[in-house]
Amino acid sequence: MTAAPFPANLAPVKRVSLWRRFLRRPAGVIALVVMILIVLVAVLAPWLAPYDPNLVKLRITNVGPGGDHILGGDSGGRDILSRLIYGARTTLFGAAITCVSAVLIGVPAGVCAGYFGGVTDRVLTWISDALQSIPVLLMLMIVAAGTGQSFPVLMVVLGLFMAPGYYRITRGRAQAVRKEPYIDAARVSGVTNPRILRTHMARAVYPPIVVQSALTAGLAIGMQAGLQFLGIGSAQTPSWGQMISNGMLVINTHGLILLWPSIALGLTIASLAFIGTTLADLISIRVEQPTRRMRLRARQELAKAPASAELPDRVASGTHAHEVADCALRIDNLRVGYPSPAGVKEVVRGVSLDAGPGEVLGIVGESGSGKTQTMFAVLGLLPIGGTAVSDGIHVNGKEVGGLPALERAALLGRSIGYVPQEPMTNLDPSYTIERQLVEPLRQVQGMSKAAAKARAREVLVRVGITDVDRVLRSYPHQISGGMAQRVLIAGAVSGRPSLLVADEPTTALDVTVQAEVLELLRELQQEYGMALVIVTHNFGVVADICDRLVVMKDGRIVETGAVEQIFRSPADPYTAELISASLDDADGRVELDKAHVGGEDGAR
Ligand SMILES: Nc1ncnc2c1ncn2[C@@H]1O[C@H](COP(=O)(O)OP(=O)(O)OP(=O)(O)O)[C@@H](O)[C@H]1O
Repeated sequence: MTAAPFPANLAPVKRVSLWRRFLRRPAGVIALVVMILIVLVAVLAPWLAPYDPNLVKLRITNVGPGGDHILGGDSGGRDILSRLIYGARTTLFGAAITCVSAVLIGVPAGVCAGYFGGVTDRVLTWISDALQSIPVLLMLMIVAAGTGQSFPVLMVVLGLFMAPGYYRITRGRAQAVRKEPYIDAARVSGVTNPRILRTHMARAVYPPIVVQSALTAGLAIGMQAGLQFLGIGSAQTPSWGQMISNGMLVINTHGLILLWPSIALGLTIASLAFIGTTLADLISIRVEQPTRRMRLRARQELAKAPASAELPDRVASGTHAHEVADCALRIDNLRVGYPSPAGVKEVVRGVSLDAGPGEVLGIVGESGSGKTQTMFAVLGLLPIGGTAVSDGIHVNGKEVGGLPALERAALLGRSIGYVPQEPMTNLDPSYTIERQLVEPLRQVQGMSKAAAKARAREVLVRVGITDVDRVLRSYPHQISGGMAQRVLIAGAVSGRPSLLVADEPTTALDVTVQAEVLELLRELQQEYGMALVIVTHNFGVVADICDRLVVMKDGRIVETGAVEQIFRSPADPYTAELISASLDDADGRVELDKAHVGGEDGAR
């Protein structure tokens, strides 16, 4: 098959940088501006402070704001504003020491534990848990007594106690990334462990570290203020905690002395918390979620009337073979788009098709041609942000495109059955097969437990499962991929739908099982008299079971017709290209089918 050309109307999705997304969050931006101001104040303290912070003038003792001393004087006769400004230095310096120490201790430990696992993980996790169980404040007071109240040493020790926070998140990330195929690929290609740790792992853990640092800095500042409040630290170094402690002594007579450092402390901690939570929010949502306004605009954009000859892209593609009343499924001029900051990305562009009762319609096209999106629009299962507009979607002659979401969802399992592409990922690993077949029958069909169980058994036998009791008791990981697909087919037909949609139902299966599953689908379709719409990129599948065919490219239909006719004389060069690309595969599969005599384990 030729490589998929990038559709003309599908502009590459712009990756909006974290910084730009951050700037769209007002709370985060305000917090950042406040934080930048505080940092500037700390850096420029010698130039900004009107007085030496330790200069004592007895005449300004407990004096209120005004005159030369904008915020007045404290109970020691020192200028409050100057001490507040220098206090910012102490505070931020302390927070920086704590964060750097915590990162240097927690991150390498977390990455090694997550990546190497085993004994390394057990020992490091034990140390991390032990650190968390020690009362930090008490420990810091002991360290203060032993080190002559050295402020930097205290902040490094505080960093040690903050390290488990970094350890936990980096360990979790490293454990997840270790399982990624690209890490195996790096190992196989001879990349050494230290290099994997420095490159792949470091990159994976960096975003949560940024978030954690903002939150840790806030915690460190609070803890630091607590220590200073208790009188730990040099009296000559102005600090907010110390100022709060002094203010507490005169709270009843000169409350303002307590107010200023409390505001500074509260503002700094709150700003860091807002920055941290905004970053956490942005990092956890990797794909930009479209806003309501973007979705509305997308809807309007998609609904713009087609019709102009100068805009051939806007004319509906595809044709109908039946009248609305005679269709199991009929789609008229369907458009699907995804809003993005760069505009609407239109992935289905005016598709019209239909399938009669008892007919097997194949939708074929290369990857990204819009086959799945077309059927997701019919099923009402478009991913978040996906917007569909059409001139009508009819199921059994009834318009369903405009139905409210709940009524639309109620069609699934009743009028419409759906067989997905990946059997294993569509079964919940936490529940037995019995539960996953019986529950929908009880909910959707309103069956009693006994009736639902009986129906589940019946359909499992029908889809070729011989050892029904074992399969019902099994969890998904205990059965093969082919059996899992049979189970999903059983679930899809158990409600006797009139339309069965199968999206690449054989792609994830072993080639020897593919033919059996296709045969089963054909049999079920005939037995239940269902219309079957089968989405595939494989002309071999089409040749095996389809009656009619729709060929899609770049979100549009390029050709529709009976399978034999299209195989004999494809009207579009793209179809001809797809057929010739599929022929080798089809030949290979036919040979395999002939050679394949037995079924898979437990299946017919
Ligand atoms: N959630 C989404 N947001 C934005 N674009 C999407 C989303 N889901 C799918 N698309 C885009 O829609 C286009 C059509 O995708 P679709 O899954 O329908 O292709 P397909 O023909 O079924 O291919 P495949 O056989 O690979 O699944 C692709 O360009 C895809 O990138």
